[in-house]
Amino acid sequence: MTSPSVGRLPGSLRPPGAYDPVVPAYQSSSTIVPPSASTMATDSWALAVDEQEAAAESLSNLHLKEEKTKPDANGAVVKANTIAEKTDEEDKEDKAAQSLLNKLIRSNLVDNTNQVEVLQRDPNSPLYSVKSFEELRLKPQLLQGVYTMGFNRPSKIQENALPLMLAEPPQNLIAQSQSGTGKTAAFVLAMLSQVETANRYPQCLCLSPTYELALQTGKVIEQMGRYYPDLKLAYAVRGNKVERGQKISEQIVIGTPGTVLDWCSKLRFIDPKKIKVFVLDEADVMIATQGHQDQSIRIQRMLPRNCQMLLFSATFEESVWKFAQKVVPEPNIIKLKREEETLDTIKQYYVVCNNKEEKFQALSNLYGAITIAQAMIFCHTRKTANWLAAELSKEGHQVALLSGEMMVEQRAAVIERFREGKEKVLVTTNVCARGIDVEQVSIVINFDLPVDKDGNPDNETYLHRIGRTGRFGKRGLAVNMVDSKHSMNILNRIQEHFNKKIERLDTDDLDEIEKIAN
Ligand SMILES: Nc1ncnc2c1ncn2[C@@H]1O[C@H](COP(=O)(O)OP(=O)(O)OP(=O)(O)O)[C@@H](O)[C@H]1O
Repeated sequence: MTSPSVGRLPGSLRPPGAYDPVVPAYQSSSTIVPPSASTMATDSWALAVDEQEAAAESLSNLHLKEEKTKPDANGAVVKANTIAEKTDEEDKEDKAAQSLLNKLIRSNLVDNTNQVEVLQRDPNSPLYSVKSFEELRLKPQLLQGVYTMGFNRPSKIQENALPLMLAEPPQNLIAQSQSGTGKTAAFVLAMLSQVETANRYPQCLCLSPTYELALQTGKVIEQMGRYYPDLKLAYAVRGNKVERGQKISEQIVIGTPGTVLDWCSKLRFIDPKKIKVFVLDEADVMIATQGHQDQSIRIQRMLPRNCQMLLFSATFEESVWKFAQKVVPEPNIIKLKREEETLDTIKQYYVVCNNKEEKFQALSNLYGAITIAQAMIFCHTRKTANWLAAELSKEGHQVALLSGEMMVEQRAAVIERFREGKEKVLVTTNVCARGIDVEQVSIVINFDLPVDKDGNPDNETYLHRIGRTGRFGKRGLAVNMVDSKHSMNILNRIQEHFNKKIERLDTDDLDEIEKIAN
C-alpha cells in the first residue's frame, strides 16, 4: 500500500489560508470570524437578513424607500436604502453560501426514490448501469479509496453516470440532481480514473464557483485519491501565487473560472492542450456570478477536442441548460428529479395573537402542555429572533440561534450541535435557514409567516420548512402564529395554495393543546 500524498500540497499551491487536513473546514477557513468579532454582517446571507429586516420594518411603517444610515462592514457610516432591492450579485452569492452550508452539514447521501432519466447521445448503444463499484473495474488504489470513504455501492445517479463517464472512449455528460445525491464523488472518481501520476503536469481541471466550494471538492479528491502515490492537487484561486514563467506540476487543478483562465492563458501555468478531463461543477451557482459563464466558455475553448467534458448542476432552469450546451459538446444527459415534499403527514395549526409577547406566551403554553423533543422556530427578522432566543433562554430552554451575522461555517457548527441534540430549540430567520433540513424536528413554529420581499406568501418556503418527504410517513406538527389582519390574510392564501386546512388552536386551553400531540 502506498502512503497518502495528496494531503500535502506544495507550499505555493496551497489554498490561501490552507489548513492542516485533520482540522474540519469550518474551523479553518480563512474567512472565519469569532462570534464576538463578527458584529457586522459581512457575508451575503447576513446582508440578505439585514435587507429582509429592513424591508419588514419599512413595510410595517409604510415608509417605503426611506433613506437610512447604517455602518458598513468596516464601521463607516454609509447611506443605505432600507428596502434596497436585493442585487443580483447578492442573490447569487447566496446560492454559493447555501450550497456550502449544505455541504458542511451533510453527512450522508440524500435518499431519492425517483427514476433517473438518461438521454444517451448514441441511442443505439446499450444503456449500462452498475450496482457495484467492482463492476466498474477501477484501478485498485481508487477502489480502495472509495471503500475507505465508506461507500458500499453507487448512489442512484452514480449507477448511471459512472459507466458513461468511465466508458472507452470517455463520454461527455451533463448531469442534474439535487445537492447531496453523489455528484461530486462521481466526477472525482472520473478524474482519478484518468489521471496518470507519473506525468507531472495538469491533466484534470475542475471549475468551482467559489474558493470555499473549491476547497470542499479538493477535500473529496484528497480523500478518494489518498492511495495514489505522488498525486498532487493545485488550487487555482485568487491569492494563490505561482512564480511567473513556472509551469504547474500538479496533476489535478481545481479553481474558480477567473484564476483558471489566467493560469491557462495570460500566465501559461497550465497547458490546456494536455487536459483530459474538464469538470464544471455547480453550473447553476456558476452562471449566477457575473463573468463566470464567459470565462468558463473561454477555458473550454482552449481544451483539446478529445477532452472529456462533464457538467453538474443541482437545478436545471433554462439558463443553466443553455450554458451547459455551450460548454459540453455532444453530451449524454442524466437527470434525477427531486423527491417531492408534501404536507400530507403534517398537522397544521394557527394561533391568533396580538403582538410578539402574546406569541411568546402561546409558545410557552405549548411547551407547558406537550412534550416537544426538538423544535425549529422561524422569525422574520434577526431582531425578533434574538429577542425570542433570549426570552426562551430565560425560561430555561437550551436554545441555538442561527443569526445573520454568522459566517456560513459558524452556521454549520450551530446546526451540527442542534442535530446532535445539544440544544432542543433552534431559533432562526428565514434567510439563515433557507434550504436546511433537520429531520428529527418534531414541531415547526412559524413565529412569523414566510413572506417574500413584496410581502406576499412564500409558499415554497412554507412547504420546505414544514413539509416532509411523504414516503417516510413521518408525522409532523406545524404551528403558525398570526398577529394581524395582514398575517391572517397570508395564512389564508397559504391554505388556499396548498388546499389543506390549517386548524385554529386556542393555546389558552391546555386540553386542546394536549389533543394535537396525539
Ligand atoms: N456511493 C456512495 N455511498 C455512500 N455515500 C456516498 C456515496 N456517494 C457520495 N456519498 C456521500 O454522500 C454525500 C453527498 O455526496 P456528494 O457531495 O458527492 O453529493 P453532491 O450531489 O455532489 O452534492 P453537492 O451538489 O451539494 O455537492 C457526501 O457525504 C458523500 O461522501
